Amino acid sequence: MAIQVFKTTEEQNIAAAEIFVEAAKKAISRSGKFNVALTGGSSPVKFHKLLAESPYREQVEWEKVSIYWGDERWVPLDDDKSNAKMAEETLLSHVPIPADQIHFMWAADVEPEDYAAEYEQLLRDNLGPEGSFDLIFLGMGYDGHTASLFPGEAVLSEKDKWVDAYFLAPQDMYRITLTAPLINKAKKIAFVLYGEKKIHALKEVLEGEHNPTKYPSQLIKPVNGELVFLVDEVAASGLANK
Ligand SMILES: O=C1O[C@H](COP(=O)(O)O)[C@@H](O)[C@H](O)[C@H]1O
Repeated sequence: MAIQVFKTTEEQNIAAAEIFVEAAKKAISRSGKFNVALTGGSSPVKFHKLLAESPYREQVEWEKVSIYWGDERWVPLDDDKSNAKMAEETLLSHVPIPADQIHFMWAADVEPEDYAAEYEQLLRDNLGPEGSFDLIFLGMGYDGHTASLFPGEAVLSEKDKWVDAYFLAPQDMYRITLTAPLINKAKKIAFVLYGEKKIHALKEVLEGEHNPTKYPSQLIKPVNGELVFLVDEVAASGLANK
């Protein structure tokens, strides 16, 4: 596990964009395609925008990129809470990824639990039995959640499913999420988080006692892949080791 601490969020976003570009080049030269799962929330907004601009945009063979999500709020794609809407506005509408390679984690007129099973089948078909994404970006909430793995929820104990959906009562909405066992099969996982609100969660996740029921980000431990935390100095300010 590596922690990279940046003086500014600008430097942090450049590093995130570079990770995307390097992982895409590596995966495409190895297999002819790049399977990446995006994160939602506010943390990816700026590096998405960077990726859509020079000098990053022209370094990616976008027609070989397949987009998935680490998690989604179960709301229509035009809802302001949708992680997909944010990705569409900040990145996807600006780069030439074929539409059938953008796998939204939402569909109309389907129950979220049924769609989770469909999404898992799609991943099994596209990633193969090993289920190894080339790259997964993750954020971290102030409560230590990542993807839609929220404190105290049954999804944290999931061992078999790759994708799960459940009603998140405190937010009064369904969530759909990759599970920790699937995330941990990725070749590379990059957390991106910044700001004062993340100081406590980051410290507990990295240096607190092991209690993933309280701090679900502690479940993220790649089996064979790399794990990197890209954080700004403010979020990292509570860490004893950095
Ligand atoms: O609800 C969510 O929150 C987390 C963290 O978001 P941030 O705004 O604090 O960066 C995010 O990683 C997740 O995808 C999203 O659904």
